[in-house]
Amino acid sequence: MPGTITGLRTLYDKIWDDHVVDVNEDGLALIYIDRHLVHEVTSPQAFEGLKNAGRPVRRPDCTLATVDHNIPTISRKSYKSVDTFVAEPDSRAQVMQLEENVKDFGLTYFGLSDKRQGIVHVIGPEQGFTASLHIYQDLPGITCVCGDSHTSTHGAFGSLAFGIGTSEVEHVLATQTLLQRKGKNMRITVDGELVEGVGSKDVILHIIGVIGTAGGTGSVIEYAGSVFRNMSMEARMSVCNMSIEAGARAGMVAPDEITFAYLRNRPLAPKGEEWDRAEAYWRTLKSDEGAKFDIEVNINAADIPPTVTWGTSPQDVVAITGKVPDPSTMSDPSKRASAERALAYMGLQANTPMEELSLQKVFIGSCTNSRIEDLRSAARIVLAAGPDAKVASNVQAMVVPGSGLIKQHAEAEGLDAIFKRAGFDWREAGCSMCLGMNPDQLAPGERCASTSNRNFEGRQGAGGRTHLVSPAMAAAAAMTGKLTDVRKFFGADAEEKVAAGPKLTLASAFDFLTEFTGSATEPERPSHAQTATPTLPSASSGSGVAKFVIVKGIAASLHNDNVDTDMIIPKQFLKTLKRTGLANALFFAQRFDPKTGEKTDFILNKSPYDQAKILICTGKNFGCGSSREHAAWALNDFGIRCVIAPSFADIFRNNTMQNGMLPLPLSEEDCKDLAKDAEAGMEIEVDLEKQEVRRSGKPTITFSTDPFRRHCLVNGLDDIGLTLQREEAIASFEEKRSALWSWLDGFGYQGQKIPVAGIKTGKKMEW
Ligand SMILES: CC(C)[C@H](C(=O)O)[C@@H](O)C(=O)O
Ligand code: SF4
Repeated sequence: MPGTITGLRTLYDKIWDDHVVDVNEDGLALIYIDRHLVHEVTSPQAFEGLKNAGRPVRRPDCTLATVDHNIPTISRKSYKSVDTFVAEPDSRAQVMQLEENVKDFGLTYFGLSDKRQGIVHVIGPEQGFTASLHIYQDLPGITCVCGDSHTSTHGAFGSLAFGIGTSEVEHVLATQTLLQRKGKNMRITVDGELVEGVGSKDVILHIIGVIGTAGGTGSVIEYAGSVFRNMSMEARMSVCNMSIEAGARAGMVAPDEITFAYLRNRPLAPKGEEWDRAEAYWRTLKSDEGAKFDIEVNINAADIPPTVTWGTSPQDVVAITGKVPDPSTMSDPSKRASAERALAYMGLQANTPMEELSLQKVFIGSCTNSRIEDLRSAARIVLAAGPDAKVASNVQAMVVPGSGLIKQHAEAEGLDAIFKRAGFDWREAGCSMCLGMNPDQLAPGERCASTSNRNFEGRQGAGGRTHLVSPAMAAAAAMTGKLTDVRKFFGADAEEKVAAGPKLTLASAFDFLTEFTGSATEPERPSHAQTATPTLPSASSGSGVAKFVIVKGIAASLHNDNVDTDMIIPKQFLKTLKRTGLANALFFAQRFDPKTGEKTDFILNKSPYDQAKILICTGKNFGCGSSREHAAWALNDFGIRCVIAPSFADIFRNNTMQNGMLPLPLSEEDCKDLAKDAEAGMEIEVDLEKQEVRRSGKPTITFSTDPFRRHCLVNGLDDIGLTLQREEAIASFEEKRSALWSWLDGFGYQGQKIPVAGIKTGKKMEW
C-alpha cells in the first residue's frame, strides 16, 4: 500500500508498492492485478486448468475477453456464427472454445458480432469493459496483464502492464494476483525536436536499434523527455507496445494532461467526485526528482531518421536513406553470422540502398499501428500521391483497423474511401497479417512493408520477408512499390494535392463510444462460479507440475543470439487447445524442409541429439518475443527439460518454470564450453538441488537459483495452490483497494462477494 517504502521512487516503484499483497522472505512478491485481458490463443489451457480444479474466476469484473488472432478479416456482412464464419477448423475450435469459456465463467466478451471486438491491445483503451460492468480498462496506476507479450502497450497510460504465459493466465484468473520479482528501473529519455517525417514508430525502432532486443531484459522502461511528453496517447501506445521488442517486461509513460484529457468524459471512466480523487492520485504517479534508475539511456531526437528494418530482428534497423549492411565489415563473429543468415533469409545483397527494395505486399495494421491516427497518417500520404494515384501494380496492400470502433470511426472520416480508391484492401478488425494465424499471410519469398512489430523469420508467413515501418512509410511504399522515404510525400506540391483531395471531417472517438453507455446492470453469474465447491489447495489440484531434481543426458547445442519463440514454435501450432502433442512443432521451420516435409540436418534431427534432454544455446536472450507458453510445451514434449543460455527473455523464463523445466543462465564462457562437450557427445548432468552442472572429467559448474522457484521445481509444486493459501492477504488487499481506489472495482463486484474457492481451512503448504 502507499507509503510502505520511503525515499525517492520511480513511477514503476510507486505502482509496484501500491500492488504488493504479500512478500516472501526472499523478496518474491505477490502482486495484485487490476485488469486482465484474455484472448483465444493463450487461454484455453488456462480455463481447462480452472475447470479441472473446480476453481472459479476470482474477479470477472476485472476480466475482459475478445477474439483477435484467428479470425478472418473478410467482411462480416453475412456473419451468423463462428461456426459458419471461421473456415479453418483449428482456428474455429479456438474461437468457439473461448465463447464457451466466457459463458461458463461469466466473463465480459467482445465477440465477432460486437463492434467493440478488435485486437486485445486496442479495444481496452478506447472503450472500457462494458456498460454492465461499468469499468474502464486502461487507467493510470493500474497493473494490467494478458497472455500476450504486447500487453506492454497499456503502459502508455502510466500503468504497469505486461505479458504473461498461459499458466500465469490461469493463476490470475484463479487468484487475481501474480508472483513476481521486481524488475530493474530503466529510463529512456528522448529530448529535442523530431525531424520531419519521423513519428512514434521511428522513435521506438531507433531505440531498439540502439539498445538491442535484449537491452531491456529484466527491466521496466520509463519513457521520458520532451518527445514522449508531446506525443498523443496513441503514439505513446505504439512506443510502449514495442517495449517487449527491446526485451523489457513493460514500458510506461507517466500520466499527464494528455492522459487525463484522453480519459476525461469517456463513458466508463470515473465521474464527478470519484474522478477528482482518481486524478489527484494519478498526479502523484511520476518518478520523483532524483529517483534512481538502474539503467539510463539518452537519445537526441534529431538523430532519429525515418527508420526501417533490414533483417530478421527488430533491432536490425537502418535509416530509410541507408543501405543493407555488409556483414563482412562486422568484427564480432556472432553478429556477422546472424547478419549473414538474416541477409540470406531476407534475400538481400549487402550495400543495396533500402529504397531500391521492391515489395509484393504492404500491411497497415497490428496492435502497434492500427489506431485512428495511424490510419490518418497513412491516408494523408495516399492523398499526397495525387488524386488518381494508385497502389503500385506490383503490390497488394491491406489496411486492417485495430477494432470495429476504429473501423467505424475511420469510415466516418472518409479514410476508407481514400484507401479503397487507391486500391488498398479495407478489412475488418483483427491481428491479421501481423502473424498470420488467419488466412492473411505472406507467400514464401514475398517482401512486405509492415506496420507491425516483428520481422522474425516466417512471422508473416513461412518464407515471408518483413520490413517494419511506420504507417506513413507503409503507405508511401504501397504507392511507389518500393521501400520509400516518406519525405518524398512532403512539401508544397504534396500539400496542394492533399488540400485538393476529399474534405475529411475529423470525428471524435467519443462519437463511437456512446452507444454502449446504457444503464449498468448486474452481470449474470454462471452457476459454475456460484456453486464452485471449495477445494483444498494442493500441488496436484491444478494442472500438475513435473518435478525437476536432476536431469542427466545428451545435450544439443545452438549458436544463435535472440532465439525467438516464433522460431521455437511457429504460429500454426498455437491453435491447439492442449499443452501436449507439440514435439514435432519444435523448431519446425528449421527441422522440416518446407517443400518436401523431409527432416533437415538440424541438430535436433540428428542422433544422438534427437534424444536431447538439455539444450545449450551460446547466444544470449533465448526465448525472446511472443509470450506463447507453447514454446515451453514444445521443448518439454520433445524431452528437453533444461535450457542453458547466457540470458533468457523474462516471459519465456517464467513459462518454462511453470512447466517444471529449468532455464539456467550461465556465463557465455561456460555455455560455449558446455556446447563443445555436448558436440563431442558428452552427457551433461544438471542438479538443481545441489545447484551444479557436472560432466565427467571436467570441473563442476555451480549456479544459484531463486530459492522459491527451486523449492517449487524440486517438489513439483503448483503456484496457484500456494497462492490460494494467502486468501486472507488477498482479501484484505481487495478491501483496501476498494476503499482507496474505488474506481477500479466493476459494478458487478460492489457490495457483492465474488465467490472464491475455499482456502482457509486447508493444510498450510510449505514455501
Ligand atoms: C499469441 C501470442 C502468445 C503472441 C504474443 O505473445 O505476442 C502473439 O500476439 C504474437 O504477437 O506473437
Ligand atoms: S503483435 Fe500482432 S499478433 Fe500479437 S497481439 Fe499484436 S497484432 Fe496480434
